[in-house]
Amino acid sequence: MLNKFKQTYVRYLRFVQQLDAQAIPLTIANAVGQVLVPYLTFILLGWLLNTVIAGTTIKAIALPLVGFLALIFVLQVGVAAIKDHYNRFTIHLYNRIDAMVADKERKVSLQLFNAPTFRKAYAAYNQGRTYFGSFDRFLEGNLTPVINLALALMISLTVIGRLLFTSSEQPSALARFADSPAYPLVLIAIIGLPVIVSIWSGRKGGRILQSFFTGNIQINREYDYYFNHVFAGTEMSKTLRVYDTDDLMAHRLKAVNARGFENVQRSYTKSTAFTALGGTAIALATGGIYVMLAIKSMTGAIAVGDVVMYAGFFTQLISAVAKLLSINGWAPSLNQALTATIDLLEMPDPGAHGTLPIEKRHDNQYQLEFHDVSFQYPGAKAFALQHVNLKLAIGQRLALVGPNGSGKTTLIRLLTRLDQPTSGTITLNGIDIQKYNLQEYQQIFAAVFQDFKLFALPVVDNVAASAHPDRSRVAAALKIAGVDDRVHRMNQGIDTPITRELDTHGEDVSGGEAQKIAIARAWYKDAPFIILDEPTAALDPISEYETYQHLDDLIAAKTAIYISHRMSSTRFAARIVVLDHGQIVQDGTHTSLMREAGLYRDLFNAQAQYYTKERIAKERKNADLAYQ
Ligand SMILES: Nc1ncnc2c1ncn2[C@@H]1O[C@H](COP(=O)(O)OP(=O)(O)OP(=O)(O)O)[C@@H](O)[C@H]1O
Repeated sequence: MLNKFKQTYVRYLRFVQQLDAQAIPLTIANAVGQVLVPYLTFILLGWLLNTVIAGTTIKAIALPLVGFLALIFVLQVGVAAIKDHYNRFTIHLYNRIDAMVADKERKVSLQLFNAPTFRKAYAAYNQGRTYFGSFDRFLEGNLTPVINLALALMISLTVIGRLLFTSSEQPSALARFADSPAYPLVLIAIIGLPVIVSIWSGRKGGRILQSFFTGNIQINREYDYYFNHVFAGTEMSKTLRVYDTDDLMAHRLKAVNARGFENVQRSYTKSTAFTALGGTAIALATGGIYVMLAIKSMTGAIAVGDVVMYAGFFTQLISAVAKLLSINGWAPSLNQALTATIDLLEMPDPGAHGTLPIEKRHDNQYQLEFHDVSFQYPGAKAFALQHVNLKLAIGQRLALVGPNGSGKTTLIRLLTRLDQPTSGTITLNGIDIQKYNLQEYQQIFAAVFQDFKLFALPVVDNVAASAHPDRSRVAAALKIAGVDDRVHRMNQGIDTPITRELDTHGEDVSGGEAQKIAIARAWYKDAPFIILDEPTAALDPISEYETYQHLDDLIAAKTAIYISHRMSSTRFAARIVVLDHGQIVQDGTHTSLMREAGLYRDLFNAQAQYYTKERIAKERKNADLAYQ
């Protein structure tokens, strides 16, 4: 157990020191500062009292007193400056770790992002930072007490050692006790009392707090979902109102509330009792020490001023011990969060092994090919894609069609490395795409996903997706996507925030307008591959028509893949690949596929029949009859 503790402690120290070379030296300086001034003050008080009792004149002690006070003042200023620097440093450290976690969350492959171990580590980290802080708390609440105790032991024991060599000047029973070996034994017992109680209560309290902490990870996760996502978030706001979800949500929330309350009650009440016990033991020990020092003083072994000084040293020592031991209470829970933080940051990413850079090519000669690719979602029974072989011709427009669930989106997910094939490989210019650096690889795609999202940020940032937007390119992108008119009508033009989530001047846009802004974002990125998954699903027929008319501007010389259920749009594609049950069942041009019997012709005709003259006439007649 000690070994494990040591390993964990060393791991934290190493992590924090690697993060910032100031971390440990600064913590030591701050901890020394905390200890130094109180000790000096006790020495000063003891000396002052002794000199006054001895009848020394004020004049005689004035100079050393001023010197002493000046020293304490200078030290105090120095200590305060270090403390100030240290406080800033710990806030900086806390923010830095937050930024690192955010960076990791943003950059890991989607496989790792969704992996239960990763999500669980994030939940533990997040709860830890909310309850305790992060490595700032480790330095302040864990390492500092260790340093404080080491210093207190060194200083106090040296001075207290002197006390044991003093001898009484009286022949009384009390004096005999004060000079006997029993005296130090009683002293040790008095100091030992709060130590033992603190060890015991700290361990008990720690177990309680840890069970609270562990139990709360899932509870907090659910709370966060219901409060921030379902109730306060904008995504569910309409669904919540249109469906009578009161019953369902009230029930769920009540259940989480009850579990949270039970967890708090079980843990806090008990741990408070243990904390109180530790406090009582310290108070008793302090009283005992005063009695013991009074005995020494009454028997003439030490002066009255020494009582003050020794008492100060003893209480400093006891409180340093108690403080260190009291961290037993919450250290296991903090450790759980710290371990989760390092685990999270160091978690290997199975989806991002590759290191090869992507060759920058102005001619866009990037050849992508699927070689016998199959894919099964984790935990799913069936394969979502089976034995797919597909070569994407450079600069070609490819349409993917097929019924719902046939594997179109899955194919795009594998292509963009959001998922990894279960078997088979995808190559880019002959090299397995997994071998490329993930971030660089994903940069060759611009995509409008079916479930695209806009940020609650100004239009300009949404389109550029960059901190340094090229405003004229943003304007051009909005024009190509056919949403420039709407943006001009906004209260701050391209600087208008989308939604009012972060800014009261924000404006909501319609589903179709949002989709057009997402299309503008894809154009702005100017990547060699453009992927449009149902790019016109939310567009009205005229906008859809216009978007396809503008496809040449949008796609230019890029390789384009688009998925559409509107079969009429497939005529804009040079090649059509038909998927069914995860397999490619047809591959050709619109004309060639319409000539052969098969799924494509069925899908096309099924949609087209709604638009035949006879069908429209029949529907109209039925409607007229129903109206009469
Ligand atoms: N995360 C997942 N876990 C398990 N199965 C999944 C997951 N995502 C998708 N599937 C399943 O994989 C199959 C292929 O889904 P995919 O989204 O690729 O279909 P699609 O052709 O794009 O459908 P649609 O036209 O409805 O968008 C479907 O049966 C779907 O239910």
